[in-house]
Amino acid sequence: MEAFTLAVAKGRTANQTIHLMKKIGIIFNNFTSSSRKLVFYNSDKTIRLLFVKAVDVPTYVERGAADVGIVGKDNVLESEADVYDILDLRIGQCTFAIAGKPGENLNKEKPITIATKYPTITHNYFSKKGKAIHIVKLNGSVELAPLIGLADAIVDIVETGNTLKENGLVVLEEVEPISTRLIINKASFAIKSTSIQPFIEKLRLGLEE
Ligand SMILES: Nc1ncnc2c1ncn2[C@@H]1O[C@H](COP(=O)(O)OP(=O)(O)OP(=O)(O)O)[C@@H](O)[C@H]1O
Ligand SMILES: O=P(O)(O)OC[C@H]1O[C@H](OP(=O)(O)OP(=O)(O)O)[C@H](O)[C@@H]1O
Repeated sequence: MEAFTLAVAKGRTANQTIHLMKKIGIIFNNFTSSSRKLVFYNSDKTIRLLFVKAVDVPTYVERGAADVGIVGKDNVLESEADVYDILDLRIGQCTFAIAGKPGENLNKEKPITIATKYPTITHNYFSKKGKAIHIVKLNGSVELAPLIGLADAIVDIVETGNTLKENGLVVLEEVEPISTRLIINKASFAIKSTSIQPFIEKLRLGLEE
């Protein structure tokens, strides 16, 4: 079978991804998410795994440095990468939402300010609604922004809702559901179909079990 390269997002979804691989019979020798190693091979060396920062996975796949990627839909949408989004792996399930102080009005006359780690998704969402906004790009602890007057609201991931709750914020509007996806480089999908298609099918079956 022709070998292919798989980019897997580091971070909170990594262990579940490796667990899913194991479930479908693909074992990466010596893999531990705490290791400093960045390249791993499965037992028969037909899959090379690259362990990369989540936000970079769509870039690896779009540019063909990896044929296949496993990463959150948030990163796929934010990158606007030209890749096939093939399969919902049902890992890392959460929701994109607009959040703010209770009663915050998102429909004011003048443009509101939104703080977010996801400026592209935020821009696209509000421009579809025909609403002008200002965006403040932050890299984390986004929930602080409405508390200290840096922004009127945030666009961020909500999973348990604990972070919002502990900071006195609420969901004002749900944007869309997010989960970990299988993405594929468009050329690889055609050229390496003999190895990539069976991999997709195994994953599909594994998800049904
Ligand atoms: N509660 C959550 N918060 C953030 N991401 C979540 C959550 N639940 C699931 N996810 C998924 O996990 C991915 C984030 O993983 P992680 O937080 O490890 O990465 P990261 O944000 O790139 O890391 P870092 O904070 O080190 O930059 C997201 O892209 C999202 O798809
Ligand atoms: O609804 P919850 O279960 O509380 O999860 C949501 C929180 O988790 C993420 O932050 P993360 O832990 O990645 O930290 P960050 O502030 O550095 O982005 C996300 O940005 C929210 O802040």
